[in-house]
Amino acid sequence: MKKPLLPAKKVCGGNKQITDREGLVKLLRWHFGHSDFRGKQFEAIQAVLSGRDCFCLMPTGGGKSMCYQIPALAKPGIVLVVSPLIGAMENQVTALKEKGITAEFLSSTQTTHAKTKIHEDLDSGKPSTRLLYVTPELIATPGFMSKLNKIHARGLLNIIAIDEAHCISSWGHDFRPSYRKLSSLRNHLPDVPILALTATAVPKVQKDVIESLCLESPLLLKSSFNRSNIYYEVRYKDLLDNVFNDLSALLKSSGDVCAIVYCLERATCDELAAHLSKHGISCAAYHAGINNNLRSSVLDDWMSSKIQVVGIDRKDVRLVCHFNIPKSMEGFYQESGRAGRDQLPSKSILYYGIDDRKRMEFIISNAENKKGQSSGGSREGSSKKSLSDFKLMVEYCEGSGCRRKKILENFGEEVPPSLCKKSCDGCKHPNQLVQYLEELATIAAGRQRSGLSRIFLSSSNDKVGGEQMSEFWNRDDEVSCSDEDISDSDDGIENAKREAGCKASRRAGVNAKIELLERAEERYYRNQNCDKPSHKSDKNAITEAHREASRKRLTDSVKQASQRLGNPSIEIETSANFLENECFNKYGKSGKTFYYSQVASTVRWLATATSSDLTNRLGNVTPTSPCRSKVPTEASPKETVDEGNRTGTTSPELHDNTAAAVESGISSASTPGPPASASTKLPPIPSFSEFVNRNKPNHNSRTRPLDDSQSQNKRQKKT
Ligand SMILES: Nc1ncnc2c1ncn2[C@@H]1O[C@H](COP(=O)(O)OP(=O)(O)OP(=O)(O)O)[C@@H](O)[C@H]1O
Ligand SMILES: [Mg+2]
Repeated sequence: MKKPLLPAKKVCGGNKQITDREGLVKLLRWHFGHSDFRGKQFEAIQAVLSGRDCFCLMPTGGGKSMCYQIPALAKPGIVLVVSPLIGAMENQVTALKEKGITAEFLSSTQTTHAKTKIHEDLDSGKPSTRLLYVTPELIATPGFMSKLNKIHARGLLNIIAIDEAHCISSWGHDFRPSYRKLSSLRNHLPDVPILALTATAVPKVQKDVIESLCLESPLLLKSSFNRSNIYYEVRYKDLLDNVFNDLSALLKSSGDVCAIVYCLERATCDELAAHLSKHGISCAAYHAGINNNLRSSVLDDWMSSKIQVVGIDRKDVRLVCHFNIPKSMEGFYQESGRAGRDQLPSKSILYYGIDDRKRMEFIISNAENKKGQSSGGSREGSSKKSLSDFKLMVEYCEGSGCRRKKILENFGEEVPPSLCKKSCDGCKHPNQLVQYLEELATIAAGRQRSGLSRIFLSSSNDKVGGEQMSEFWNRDDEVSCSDEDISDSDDGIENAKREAGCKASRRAGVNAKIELLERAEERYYRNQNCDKPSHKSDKNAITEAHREASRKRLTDSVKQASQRLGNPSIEIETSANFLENECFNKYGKSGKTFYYSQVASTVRWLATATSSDLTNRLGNVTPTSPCRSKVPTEASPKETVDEGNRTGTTSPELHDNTAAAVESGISSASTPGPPASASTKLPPIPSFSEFVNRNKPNHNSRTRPLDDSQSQNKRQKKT
């Protein structure tokens, strides 16, 4: 409900300025209903009210807005707020108006009539506007700057707040060229205190912001970046049968909550929105490619809870999903931080795929190359920087251990081990995570061996010079996909061009990609079925002990499925044997890499299968058909190798790191099982990069994974 407008004297201190803590807390309570200031809010408010510049670093949801909203109420005059996001601006202005605070915004999305009214108020002797939100593009126009000068000349411009100030820095994840122009503010309005606010803690960015805005001896305020109310998790696309379905299941299981899903491309955003809607989830796509009217109505619907999933600000967002890996940790932190801004428990789920990783590497190197060409100089340093930023993001996804620790260390924060309290998947399910990473590595290596490496695992510095790459990605179309957040910008034409680009060619690219995958897979199996040197088959052989371990794993999963479905009539052991046999029949000849992968995929399928799925797949499995006896006789070469393993001729690789193998959940050593499996020594679990490097074909010098042994060492040291 709207709060009635209150007499200016009573709520805003009339012509007096309020600077004492008590008075300011009163304003906070009266207008916003918060009992006291949080973190460094009071210090920031006090600094700007006393005329001092301030650089305020607070995490997303930390309450930065209050640092300029309270001063606007504490002193007669106007606080100018520069914000790059029209959505966020509209949002704040509406919320303030509902509280009876006169706030306005000026942007290209407004009607001329609305703009004229605001300008009339600003030109009047006593403007009622306390907070004026504008875009950086408007500041850059000479007309508006002279208006600001006039307001200032009348002694009415109290503070300039630069929200999301990291946008000014080309070291930041969200650099906006128009923000650079804000440096003129200090020249034109030298005595107005500037408050720079950001949630980006990278030291280079801080320095750049302070220098670019010409802040004079600013008060530096920093808060911890830990978002203790957010649970962090990564899901691995390559291990999921259907990512769209997984996301829709996730959203459904989260209940009727608000969620944001970030996608790299608009096409995915639209496609996903269509998929989710089909599955009964109220959602809408929100990106720069949709027209203003539609965008506003999407925003309205979301704000009023009519739709559940969209891509913008709201404080009770319970879930933020990244459908593609973001390009930097800072960007990820900001976006995931949109969850739980009301401090209530929330989740950040990132869907990570090997393919996405390569795509992002391509986008980053290509964008930097383009910048380099257009600026006529070398942007090698910047390119390396972007790639190393991205590498941290990859480490976040591909590493085991605490996700929270990785995030905070990225911002230079020391993290005590007790901090996370099992509020990330790395701390809550460490063994499961290790197992997933192993499976992911297996899949990546499998692709590489099957001849797909040039496409999926080529070096990020590759510049995609080869014909193969251009088959899949349209370079011109992809370069700056993340620039979708709505600035008023000069980038409009660029956006339109990009949008008009090759969505069709991307679809063709996807089809080509699928075809190629199929061809490569066929080729791979053909080769697998040919005679091979025996040492190769030895290494990848599936031993009876491996099979026993898989049966055990599938037995557990069938048991869980039976409990989940409340169906005690499922023949657990028989079904597990049947499924294992299915995996073996399909991939037994291809070796254990593919066999394991298939077992893992079956385990995942069991986790979500319905009763009818089970009936369809298991058919007439009889309790008396132990599948071990069904092992096809043509598998005898493998069985020969099995014997070798049992008598201790396994390759040395199979003997170390039993602990890791136990953790992987493949070995049954952690649970009582038949002797054969208990004595199994499964392969050590390498890091993702180790695995990829180990399997890298020597002849292909183009293939180089992003990670390297150095970074692996670093990771080990860190954790
Ligand atoms: N002192 C306070 N006590 C309780 N809640 C507060 C306080 N200050 C701000 N909040 C609440 O915290 C939430 C986040 O505030 P705000 O939007 O200002 O955060 P922010 O730091 O600007 O985040 P972002 O980086 O996402 O823009 C809001 O719901 C706000 O009402
Ligand atoms: Mg904010």
